[in-house]
Amino acid sequence: MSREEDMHMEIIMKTENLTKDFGKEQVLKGITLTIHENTFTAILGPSGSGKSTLLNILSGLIKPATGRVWCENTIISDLSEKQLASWKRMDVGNVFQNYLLLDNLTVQENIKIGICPHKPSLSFDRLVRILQLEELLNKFPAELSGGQQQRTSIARAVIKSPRLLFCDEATGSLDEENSKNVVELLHSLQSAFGMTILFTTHNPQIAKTADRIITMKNGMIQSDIQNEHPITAGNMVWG
Ligand SMILES: Nc1ncnc2c1ncn2[C@@H]1O[C@H](COP(=O)(O)OP(=O)(O)OP(=O)(O)O)[C@@H](O)[C@H]1O
Repeated sequence: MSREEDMHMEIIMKTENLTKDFGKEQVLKGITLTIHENTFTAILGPSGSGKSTLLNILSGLIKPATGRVWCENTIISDLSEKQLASWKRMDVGNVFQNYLLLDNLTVQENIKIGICPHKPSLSFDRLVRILQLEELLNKFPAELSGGQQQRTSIARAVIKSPRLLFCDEATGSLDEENSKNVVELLHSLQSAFGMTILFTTHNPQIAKTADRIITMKNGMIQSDIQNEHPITAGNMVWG
């Protein structure tokens, strides 16, 4: 993305001076940022730097101690529980490290749990084709590899066509091959359907596939760069 294109992109989220404490520990120390629509942002940083806490606040899972979060003109951090639940149902998809699939449902049934009755879904057939799940639809989670389970959880998160997809260490439990595959497929989904993706990771190679790399350290943004030359997932070099 060039700077010129960047200037014309809509801001979908914005935060102002977010802080968060857990007990005596201040985990976020004043995070101010903007997120543009239809971008892939990596949030990189060591364990404990506050990546998940920031993602959880952006996705409405937890509230900041101080500061505000906007999604367009709505102040998410001020919404009631009911309003927040509605925003999340319509606009937010989450992918976690540990998949969180329901063991007694098939792949197909797990994916369809993600459908939101109040808005059009993505094409199920197209989605499972992109995520390479066509042959697995009648299997149960226990019969799947980690990569297959994560691809199912991604399909469940995106079938409702969320505007925002939050991926928290989505490749954290996967080996190199499956990690590359999942990262590649997330980029494919973004191209195919258009959505704004935020992806926390420890892995600098995964971050290099993103349009933008925010690096966190000790609850603060250490650097925030537009990645003018993202690498493809296939070109990531594992250490
Ligand atoms: N619910 C919680 N209760 C208490 N402390 C918490 C809670 N969630 C996070 N923390 C603490 O906040 C700090 C930041 O955690 P966070 O999970 O945001 O970091 P992270 O950068 O995502 O780390 P990791 O890469 O290991 O997931 C850590 O010291 C963690 O122990």
